[in-house]
Amino acid sequence: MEFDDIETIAVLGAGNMGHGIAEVAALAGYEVNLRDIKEEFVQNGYDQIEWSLEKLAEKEQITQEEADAAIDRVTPYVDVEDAVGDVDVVIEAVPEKMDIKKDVYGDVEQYLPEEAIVATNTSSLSITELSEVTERPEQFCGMHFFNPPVRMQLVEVISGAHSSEETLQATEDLAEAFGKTPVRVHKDSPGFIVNRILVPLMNEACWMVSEDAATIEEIDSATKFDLGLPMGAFELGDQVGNDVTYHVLEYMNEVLGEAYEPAPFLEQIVEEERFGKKTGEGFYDYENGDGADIPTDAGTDEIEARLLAVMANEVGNLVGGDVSNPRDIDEAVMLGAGFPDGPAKLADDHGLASLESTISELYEEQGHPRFEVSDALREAADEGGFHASGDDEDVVEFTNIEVYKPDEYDYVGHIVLSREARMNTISPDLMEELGEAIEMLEDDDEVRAVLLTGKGDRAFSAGADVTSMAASADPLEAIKLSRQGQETFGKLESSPMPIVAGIDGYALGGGMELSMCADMRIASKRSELGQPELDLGLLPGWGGTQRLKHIVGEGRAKEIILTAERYDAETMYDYGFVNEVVENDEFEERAFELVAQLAGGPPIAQELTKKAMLKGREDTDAGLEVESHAFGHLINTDDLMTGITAFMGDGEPEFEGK
Ligand SMILES: C/C=C/C(=O)SCCNC(=O)CCNC(=O)[C@H](O)C(C)(C)COP(=O)(O)OP(=O)(O)OC[C@H]1O[C@@H](n2cnc3c(N)ncnc32)[C@H](O)[C@@H]1OP(=O)(O)O
Repeated sequence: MEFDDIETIAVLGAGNMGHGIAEVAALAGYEVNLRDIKEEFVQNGYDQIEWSLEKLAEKEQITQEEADAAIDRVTPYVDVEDAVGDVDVVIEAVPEKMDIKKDVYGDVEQYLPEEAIVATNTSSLSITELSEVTERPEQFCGMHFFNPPVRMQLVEVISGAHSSEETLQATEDLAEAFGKTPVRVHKDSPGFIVNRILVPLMNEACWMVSEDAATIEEIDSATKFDLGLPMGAFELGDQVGNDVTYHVLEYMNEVLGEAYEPAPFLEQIVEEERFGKKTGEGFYDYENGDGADIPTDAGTDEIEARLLAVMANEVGNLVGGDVSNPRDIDEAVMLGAGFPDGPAKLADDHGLASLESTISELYEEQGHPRFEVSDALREAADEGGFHASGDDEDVVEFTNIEVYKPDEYDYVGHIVLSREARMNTISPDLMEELGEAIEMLEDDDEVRAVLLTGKGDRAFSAGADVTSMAASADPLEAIKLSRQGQETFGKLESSPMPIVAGIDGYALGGGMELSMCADMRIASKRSELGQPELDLGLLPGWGGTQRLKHIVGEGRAKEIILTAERYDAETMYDYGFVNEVVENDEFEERAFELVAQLAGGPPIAQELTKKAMLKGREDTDAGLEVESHAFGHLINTDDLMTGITAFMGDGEPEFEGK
């Protein structure tokens, strides 16, 4: 089955994951047969889809017409033959029990067209074993969505021992058509990528408590505020369900060995049926206590290093076991678990050699197999980090942004802020990469104008990543961060090339400040802009207090900053902040059209125009001085001749920047 031939999809199981996947597929334009074993189950799934689509329409993330069209594409079924008799792909999302899944495949295959792909949404079972009960193991693979599928960006596409490349490619293409980011898991291994990082992390947290090496509060404080992860390790455990973590660990222990032995403290919690939020009590008490009330400053360097070392070793195990590579691991964990940076990057930043020493010392002290240093960790530490060697020397690798030179447009560069799961928020690493990308594009003779957008259609950028800010309350660090933003964004402002900010979705706080440094701003109708910093007890610290007034005037700038309100795109157009507002579905085309138009302009005149205007902001005489010198300079350029010749001949000038 090739991707282009896929039209109809059967989703088996109308529970949480099943109806979520069905909704995603229907939104992407596929006909969806939603099947469950009882009328009431399938009806409930259908009702949930309807409810969720209404919510998306209410929040204006989709139009009412799109919601209506999507629900019309979903047909509920109980009868297996009717559900799968004429489909191209089956996505199975029935309960996580080997026997149930095997029975389902038996039922389905007697009616399923020969060329159809079967993808399982299992989060823990062996893809190879599941594939072997079907008669089409090469047309079988894993397609692991995260909960809730409508919101979560990641799909792990897992190769079983028999999966064909054609099947894997079609499944990845399908995930992309769903608007998701597929990450290939090259080998069927328990936990795939994301759970293989998270579950040992939670287990290690429990080991530390078992050994009296640290308390729950200290460990969660280190996880959340020192490492900057979205939740403390125990908080995460309670969220996931401690019984679930325990079962996954048992399975890892069985397949991968003693390194995955569940910690005694975890065992005890599960025995006491303290499964987490769902039972009202886990590591924290949600019914009679305050829940996960995590102190900001109780972490220690030792805890941080030990947790990072265990994660780094797990990255090494995944790389060494040919399951994945550091770049894909980082992307998967950022998208699937909301980490601000992936585990390989976090470990590199901390210093991989020192983490190798940490884990080696733990092995010497305790001799437990989970501290056995993986070969891949050792090698990466010798080379200076997981990301130090680089897969391809000619390609500049960015983790937080993407940089393109689209073939369809001449002289256009495109920078995409790509932390989609976090609303493209700006972390210090993203900032650094952005600075590098601007310099790289400025040095590139094939780029004369740049479009800056955010990945996806929810946000240009929701501002500074407040989780990475919360990790440090040091005033000197904050001053440094503010200066870093002012300077990096200033690079855009003073870039010789025209820069367009393409805003589709939220442009808030630092995101709006970033767009301020572009020369023009184009926004989709659904966009919302604002400076909410004062609501957080902060102020716009990346240039907003100074730059905004030059675009909208001081009165409006004060209104925007002091009220901390969110404004729709039309209002921001009226205020003069946004140059053009376009229909949502025309946004991308129009943004590229605009930047391509600017890229066709005379480079030297553009550079000098920007320079004169910037110089004249505070000192009109100085600006006028630059203007007159620039005028003198331009008189001698080939571009002037090109422009005048084209004007006389009624043609389009082709400027060369000479
Ligand atoms: C010097 C510069 C300073 C600053 O820039 S300060 C920051 C200024 N920005 C803000 O205050 C915006 C904060 N964000 C929001 O108000 C909301 O978000 C939105 C209105 C943008 C979207 O709301 P909704 O559609 O309900 O989505 P969601 O569940 O809130 O966000 C999706 C995920 O994105 C994370 N996220 C959003 N904004 C930030 C942020 N600024 N820093 C860190 N994470 C952020 C969330 O937590 C969540 O993540 P999970 O799915 O893991 O829960």
